[in-house]
Formats: sequence, C-alpha cells, structure tokens
Amino acid sequence: MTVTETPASTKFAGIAQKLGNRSIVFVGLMGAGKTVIGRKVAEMLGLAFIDSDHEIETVSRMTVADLFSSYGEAEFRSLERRVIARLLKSGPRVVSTGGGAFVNAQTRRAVARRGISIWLKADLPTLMERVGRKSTRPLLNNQDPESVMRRLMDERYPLYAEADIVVHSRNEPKDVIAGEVVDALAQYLENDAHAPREGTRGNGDAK
Ligand SMILES: Nc1ncnc2c1ncn2[C@@H]1O[C@H](COP(=O)(O)OP(=O)(O)O)[C@@H](O)[C@H]1O
Ligand SMILES: O=C(O)C1=C[C@@H](OP(=O)(O)O)[C@@H](O)[C@H](O)C1
Ligand SMILES: [Mg+2]
Repeated sequence: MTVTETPASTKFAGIAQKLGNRSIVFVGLMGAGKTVIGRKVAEMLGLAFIDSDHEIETVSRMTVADLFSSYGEAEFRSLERRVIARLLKSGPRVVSTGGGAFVNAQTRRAVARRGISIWLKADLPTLMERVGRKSTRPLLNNQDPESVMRRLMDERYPLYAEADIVVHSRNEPKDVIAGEVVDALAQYLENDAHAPREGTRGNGDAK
C-alpha cells in the first residue's frame, strides 16, 4: 500500500474551511511563545493575526507596562477582557492572548464559544530564559521573577488545562512548533462535531 501525505496546501485549506468563523486562540504563560508562534500559524493558514496585548496598546495608546503602573492590573484586566471579546466576534483569525487573559472566566467562556484554544506549554527554565530577554512584562519586574512564574504555574495550569489543544513549546525552531500546532489543529478538527458543514460558514456560536 502506498501512503500519500496530504499536501500542505490541502491541509491548510481544510483547516480554514472547518474553522468557519471561529478563531484560533493561543493561551499559556509568559514566554511560552504565544505571540511569535501565533503569528507564524496565521501566516501558514492565511489568516489575520492579532495579539491582544498589541491591540490593548493600540487602543489605549500606552504600553502594557505603563497601563499597569498608571492604572493598575485590575484596569488592565478589564480592558483585556473587553478587547478579547471584541476580537473574537469577527473570526476567523489567530488571536494570541496575554498570559493572564484565560484566567478570566468570561474570557474562557467567550473563547469556548467562538474559538479553538491552544495552550502552548513550556517548562520553567525555558520560560525564564525567554522572558529574561525583555523587561516589558510588569509581573516579572521584581527581585524574584522565578518564584512569581512558579506561583503563576500553580494558579493557572488548572485553567489553561481547559484549552482544547496542548502543544509542547520548546527550543526547537519556531517553524517546527508552528507546524506541530497546525498538525494538532488538523487532528482536532477532524473529530470536531461543531465544524461547519461543507460549503457553509459557522455562526461562531456553535460550541
Ligand atoms: N521555539 C522557539 N525557539 C526560540 N525562541 C522562541 C521560541 N518560541 C518563542 N521564542 C522566543 O521567546 C520569547 C517570548 O516569546 P513570545 O511569543 O513573546 O511569548 P509570549 O507571547 O507567550 O509571552 C521571544 O523572544 C521569542 O522569540
Ligand atoms: O501573564 C500575564 O499576566 C501577562 C502576560 C503578558 O503577555 P505575554 O503572555 O504575551 O507575555 C502581558 O499580557 C502582561 O504583562 C501580563
Ligand atoms: Mg505575547
């Protein structure tokens, strides 16, 4: 028997068709790669990409760090919840969220209704090495960022575990991780009862 692989273009088109109006939503801790891998997956699938932190910075005309210091985390979270709810209304697109977004129960419900969630999961040394490259993350600008990250792992992992798909983010080339995301998505959508029927578009609420 000859095993023929599905050409990438067919696989990508199949994913786009099965998504309907749903978006692909990346969740996970700071440094997991949500922003960079999300952008690559969007390129591969020919979908628009948006990062919730970037969108928040655009609408507020402030950096995330300045929002935290001027208005406090609670205000940032409120803006984050509203921005993500709006972004999810006009899928399909790839939405990379900030690490704390999926902690919010309303956001988790909105993502469950209008998206397919992907938890990018990386181990602690990998996360710490990556977040150490930039000082733009206010939660980690302190004496002991590693214990903050450990605490966030404890608090958030049970919530991230609600995501539809988990992909192990590690120090392999970004294209490799993005490719694994696309394969996991294809597999998930293969067995997805909510996929729009052939030739139709999903209504974005089907979940
Ligand atoms: N597979 C990878 N290999 C090498 N570096 C990576 C990989 N994935 C992410 N990174 C790097 O890790 C850092 C954090 O990535 P980012 O996408 O901003 O994470 P997040 O949005 O989850 O906080 C960036 O410098 C990014 O280039
Ligand atoms: O985990 C968090 O609470 C945060 C993660 C950040 O985004 P990334 O996960 O993209 O770094 C950003 O939203 C903010 O600094 C808070
Ligand atoms: Mg990010």
